Amino acid sequence: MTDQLTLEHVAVNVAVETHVKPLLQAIDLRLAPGDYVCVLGTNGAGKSTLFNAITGDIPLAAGKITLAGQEISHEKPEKRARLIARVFQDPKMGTAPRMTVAENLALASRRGQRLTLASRQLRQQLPAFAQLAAQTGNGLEKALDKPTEQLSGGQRQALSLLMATLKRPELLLLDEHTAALDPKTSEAIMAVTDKLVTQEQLTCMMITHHLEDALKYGNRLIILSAGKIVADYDTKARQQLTAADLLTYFG
Ligand SMILES: Nc1ncnc2c1ncn2[C@@H]1O[C@H](COP(=O)(O)OP(=O)(O)OP(=O)(O)O)[C@@H](O)[C@H]1O
Repeated sequence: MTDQLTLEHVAVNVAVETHVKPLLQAIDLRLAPGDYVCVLGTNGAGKSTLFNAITGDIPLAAGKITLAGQEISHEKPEKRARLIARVFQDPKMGTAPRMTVAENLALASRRGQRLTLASRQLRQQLPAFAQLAAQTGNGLEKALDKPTEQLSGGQRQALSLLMATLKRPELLLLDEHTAALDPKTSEAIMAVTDKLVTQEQLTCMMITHHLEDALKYGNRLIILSAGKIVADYDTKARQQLTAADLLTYFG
């Protein structure tokens, strides 16, 4: 099977005062289509930098990134955004606050195309959006005409997830997307995430600090430390792991 994502010897450096600090070192990673990978590591291990390298928000010092058969190593972030969707920790990051839920969904449905909002087109999409929003189980379907700034954090994060997946991305990056939510809402958002990713067989990487989630969700677990991948567990190997085993990676 052809890989969906490959990182070959990827390195990222930053200049700090008079020296060069390596943030990622010789990262080699291959994801098959539909791989759903949890990413763990201590604070500062390089998890978000890894995502930034993939999205083009930080330049590579060396190496090559290929996604869905296209080499993207030096493409601009705007161009990569046609292929990659990312959900951040902060629920405010993924949605336009003054636009309604329906308007945000309409824009997401046209990712990569010209961004126009015709009201007739929007009306036609409403029943489909209501059905989609109902999947989240948190009343989002009753808020289609509300500006997103009036939503709860959980509803907003559910909307960010729907927007990220409405137009199938070649890669979905979840950057601690439940970290700002209370435990119950976090659990509910993880359930929606799992449904969307597995139903659509999306290729997905999810950064989390929840060890239980890292053991429960996805089919693979990678661990970063000091800018390197220090462990890569497939489904079978992960089944043997406990939260206590994972804690050893956190010193
Ligand atoms: N643009 C930058 N310039 C300088 N240093 C940076 C830059 N971006 C990240 N770093 C540093 O790189 C290291 C890795 O940061 P990164 O945010 O990738 O870690 P992380 O694993 O996502 O951590 P956390 O779990 O705290 O979010 C940190 O020491 C951070 O301070």
